[in-house]
Amino acid sequence: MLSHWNCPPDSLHHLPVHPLWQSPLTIPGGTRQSPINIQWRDSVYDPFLKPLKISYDPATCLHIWNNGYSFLVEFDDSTDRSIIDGGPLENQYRLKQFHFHWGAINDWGSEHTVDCKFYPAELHLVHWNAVVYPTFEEAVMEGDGLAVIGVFLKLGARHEGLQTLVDALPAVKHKDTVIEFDVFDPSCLMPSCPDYWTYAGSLTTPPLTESVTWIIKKQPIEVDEDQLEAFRMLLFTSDGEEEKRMVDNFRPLQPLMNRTVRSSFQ
Ligand SMILES: NS(=O)(=O)c1ccc(NC(=S)OCCc2ccsc2)cc1
Ligand SMILES: [Zn+2]
Repeated sequence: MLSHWNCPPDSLHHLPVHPLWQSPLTIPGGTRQSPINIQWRDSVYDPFLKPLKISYDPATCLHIWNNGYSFLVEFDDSTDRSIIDGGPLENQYRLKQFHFHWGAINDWGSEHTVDCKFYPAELHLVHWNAVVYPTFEEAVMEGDGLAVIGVFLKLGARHEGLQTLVDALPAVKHKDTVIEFDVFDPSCLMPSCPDYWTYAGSLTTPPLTESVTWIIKKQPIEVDEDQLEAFRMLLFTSDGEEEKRMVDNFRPLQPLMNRTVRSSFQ
């Protein structure tokens, strides 16, 4: 009997379950929850999928915020200056924020898995459909409201573009701290290979709404051990509270149910 949705138990390394997920935080009647395991051989090549177009204006970057789940880099989404288009999307979507999920050790940390393999961390760039919906809050509630690009992080060479972000993390060590961060181009965090998988899913933290078109890049980016350790020195807790290290902030795998994962590559 396979557990955790088609990944054999030994591949799950007896994963920790962060308190955030200890209660079975499932959506009653959920049919398109995230994250999922991407079984490469079961993904279906779709020749009609377009290349993903990314156009970010570094000046739309606003600040870095520790929200007690992760650290978010937030952007000015009042105009179409930072957008994505093409790929599986019918409209262009505006960049609102990006954040990461990571583990206490390098054996796990990503939310999605590929053939049941975890990466040490995963980047999510969150965009919303401002063509159809007036606000992000409304888009969060709609099936085509959001588009999130997922990029896996693997242990390797130091990532120079990420380092400017890592250098700012000590200033947002505690929950609800924020610092100004006024120029950053998230395009530097994209892998060079254009290949991606895409499927219909959900947010992986509350409100868990089934409003996300996931675009998961096939090629990971490389970061070094010091950069991963910098993520792990952040805290879930506010200044003055008993310190809890911000690690293992990933949701358990969810059932694929009646979904197909499409690939942009053969
Ligand atoms: N990990 S994830 O990419 O699926 C992801 C992305 C965004 C969010 N939630 C956001 S940005 O919420 C902003 C606050 C809000 C507003 C209306 S409902 C929540 C949760 C999870
Ligand atoms: Zn996320």
